[in-house]
Amino acid sequence: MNKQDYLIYLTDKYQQIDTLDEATCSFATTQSISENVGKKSNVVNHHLNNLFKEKELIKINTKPVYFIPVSILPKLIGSFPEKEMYDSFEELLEESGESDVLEQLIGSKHSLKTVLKQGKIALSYPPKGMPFLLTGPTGSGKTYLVKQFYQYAVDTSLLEKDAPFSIFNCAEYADNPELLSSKLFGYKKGSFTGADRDQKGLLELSDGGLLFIDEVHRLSPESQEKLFYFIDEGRFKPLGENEHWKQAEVRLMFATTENIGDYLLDTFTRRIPIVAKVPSLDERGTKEKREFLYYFLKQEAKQIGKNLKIEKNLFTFMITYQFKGNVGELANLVRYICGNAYVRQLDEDELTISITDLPERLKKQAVQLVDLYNKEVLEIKTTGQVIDPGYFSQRDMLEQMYDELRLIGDVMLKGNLSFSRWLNGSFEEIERHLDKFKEDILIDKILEVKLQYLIDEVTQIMYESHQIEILPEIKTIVLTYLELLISQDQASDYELKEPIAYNRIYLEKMPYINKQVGLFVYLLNEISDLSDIYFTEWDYFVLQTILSYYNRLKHKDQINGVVICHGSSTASSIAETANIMIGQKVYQGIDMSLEVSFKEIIKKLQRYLSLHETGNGTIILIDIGHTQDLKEALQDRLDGPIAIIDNVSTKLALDVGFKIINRENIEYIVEEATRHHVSQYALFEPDKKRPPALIISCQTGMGTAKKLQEVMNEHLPKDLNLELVTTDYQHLKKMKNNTTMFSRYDIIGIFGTTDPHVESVPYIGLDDVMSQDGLKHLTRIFGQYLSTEEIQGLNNGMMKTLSLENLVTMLSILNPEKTIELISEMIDYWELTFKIKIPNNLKTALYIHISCMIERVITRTYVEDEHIDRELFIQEHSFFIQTIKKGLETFESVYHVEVDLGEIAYLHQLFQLNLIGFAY
Ligand SMILES: Nc1ncnc2c1ncn2[C@@H]1O[C@H](COP(=O)(O)OP(=O)(O)OP(=O)(O)O)[C@@H](O)[C@H]1O
Repeated sequence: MNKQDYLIYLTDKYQQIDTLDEATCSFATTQSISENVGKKSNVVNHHLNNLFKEKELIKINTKPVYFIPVSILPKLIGSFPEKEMYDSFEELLEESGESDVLEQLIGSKHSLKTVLKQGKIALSYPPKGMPFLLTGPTGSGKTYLVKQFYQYAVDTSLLEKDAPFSIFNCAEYADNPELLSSKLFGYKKGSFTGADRDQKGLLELSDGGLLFIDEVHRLSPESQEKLFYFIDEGRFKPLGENEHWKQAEVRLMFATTENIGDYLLDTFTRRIPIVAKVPSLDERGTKEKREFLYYFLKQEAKQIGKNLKIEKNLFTFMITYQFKGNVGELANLVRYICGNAYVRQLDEDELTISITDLPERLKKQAVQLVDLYNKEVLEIKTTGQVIDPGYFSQRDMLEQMYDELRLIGDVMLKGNLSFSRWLNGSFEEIERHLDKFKEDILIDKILEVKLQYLIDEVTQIMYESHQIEILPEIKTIVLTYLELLISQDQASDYELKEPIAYNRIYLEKMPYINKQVGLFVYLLNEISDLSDIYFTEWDYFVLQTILSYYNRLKHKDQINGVVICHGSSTASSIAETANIMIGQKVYQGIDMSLEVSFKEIIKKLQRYLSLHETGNGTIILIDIGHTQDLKEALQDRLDGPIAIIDNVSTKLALDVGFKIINRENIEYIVEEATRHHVSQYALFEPDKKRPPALIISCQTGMGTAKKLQEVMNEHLPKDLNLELVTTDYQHLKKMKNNTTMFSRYDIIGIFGTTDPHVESVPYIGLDDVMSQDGLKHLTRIFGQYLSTEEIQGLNNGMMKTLSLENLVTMLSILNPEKTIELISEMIDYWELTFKIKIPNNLKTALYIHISCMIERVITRTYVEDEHIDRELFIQEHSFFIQTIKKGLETFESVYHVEVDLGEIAYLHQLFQLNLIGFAY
């Protein structure tokens, strides 16, 4: 490697990250580079220092030193550096004044992403912003966020540099509404006893700035009314003032820990178009909790002026502990333990913080979780450097796994290993490492649940829209792998050359697997709110190996053989002997030891068979009886015929086994076998009945369909044997009953926002359910499944949950009432001008569609409809465009936006599809 190669190497690594700190940049030290490229550290050091002298690199002068290519800095911090060397990453970031304070917040790209986006919209909304309400539990950081929003507004010149910023906490005056009102609006001399001069209120004092009203649910109705008058008109009257109005231009932010509907006047909340939720600390996940811990510990180290060492046990405890008081409580706890450690070790140069420093009530809980063998400590330096030895163990684990996979892969690439042996070997390595990971590493429960849900959703879509079935076994192992990927916090910088070669082989041998994995990754990132999960070639390789392995297992084109015997190893030894003598795996042995119930055996058998293609048939060799039990357990689970032969012996297993690999017909095999043995057989076809299902499909998209599925699920009796399956509307409309759903399920009806017209399948519209005749319509579909009372319950439940307001809330970041009002005005206008009566189904579709559109327009994410010919559309539908635009006028002026032509074309489609003979 020459000097330039090192520069390329580093630049490449920095391309893959988006934050600058010790943990993320651990690849950029001499030591790490030397280990990764396999060159001696003095050689690496020599080249790096030359690059530094030539001003190609800058240094972060901590121990160890970190190197950063100058050319990458504009991408990372928005500008070129002013110096060649910095004492810490913090110093570099401070100097760069990184463009946006909000982006530097912990969780800005994850848990706070939506809140920040909403806050920015609220602040920058012309001409003077929109009122903004934050909800969230105590200590979650609402006040802290508002302070950052203020800073953001100043930094981006939305507010003047010295614009006033005030915080007003209503709870402090909750017992004295008069006083509260006077603080907020001011008072006039003589307006009450003791008012001996005019006094300005906070509104006036905040003119040109930002006023944050905390615990707003404690505001009296009178003050709420005065405030909303101020929001509407920009003016107010101080207490005791009857004549003159005062004016002020103030951006308002509110916060509450309560459910707003319970406390605030409707008229007041309607004036707050944007409501955002700040997540609790638990909802923010382990990764962010860890970042908070680092952050607060660094602050303490700096303040105390001593390096900190913190026991790993204590650190782990704090990550797993549920802080009811959220970030605030976590911050206090860190301060507390550091304070304790400080007092204990006044004379020491550095502080060691241990479980003894916890408050009593936590100490007891913590010691129960302590791993006595873990003596690791984490170090936090006053410079801000963090040394967390265990932190990269997940990454090490991944890299060890890659090492093993590379060893097997090398043999295969040299031509010394067949494809299938390579595949099996690789799979076993992956499985072994993931098992180890599960044992060793603390699993983040919340993340696990989220991921599980996500994988279920993705695999369901894969099944429903693409007929790809992902086995439960695959889901479990993929879940663990994703946990490992996400918890390592940073993409591995492991060499990618080999997996590229391996993936090419997959593409050649099993192209459909490559496609499936591509789709899986795509959907995962589409649906996930975990921010993008970055997949390297290694990850693709691992996922393809997992899928291919199970796929081959499942599609072995032969009859399945199973041996079941009493005794702790009789069955497995017969199976093994037969397999060896036959020369391939024909049988799976299932031992029936005395301690295990037959139920367990059945479960084992079912699990085994679920992994295999059973369409070709299954032969079960058993020692005695159980024919009826087996029949019952398997009958509705398997796809092909099932034969059960009793009196199993090795000889019988061999006779049958050879016939199996000869691909002989199952009936013939069992007849022949019993003729030559003292065995009897039972042969039966499965009577697999298709389960009944209701399709949910919406023209407005899969998102709405999923929501409707949730709502309906909630109100159906829990023991009802009916699946609710969602599918893409366009696909259904085109393919009708040729979709796999119709072969897998007995479809009893379709529920949605628009009828896809599938012959002989009843359709029920969302608007039907919402109409007066809802009960009648539901009976049409559910009549033979539910009792009259149950249908009534379903109808009432859905009406309640699916009020238009809720529907719109599901779809909109804005105040639902306001949105509904706006849309209703638009619809009235269009009905009048087009001289039509818009039917209910189109109305519902319009409400849903337009609230989505408002969101798109406000957040400036336009639909790009390439299918329309803009010129032609303008020519042919000028009246339509004009009328729609006119209807949208109020909306456009309230929000200072312009709805573009793509959206109008979209609306046009909606009108045309739903109104027969619509002429415009
Ligand atoms: N993102 C953050 N980064 C650093 N410190 C934070 C962050 N969020 C919150 N804090 C700290 O946590 C503590 C509690 O935050 P804050 O007072 O903003 O919470 P809150 O939601 O307003 O609580 P409450 O509802 O009880 O008023 C404060 O000390 C704050 O500095």
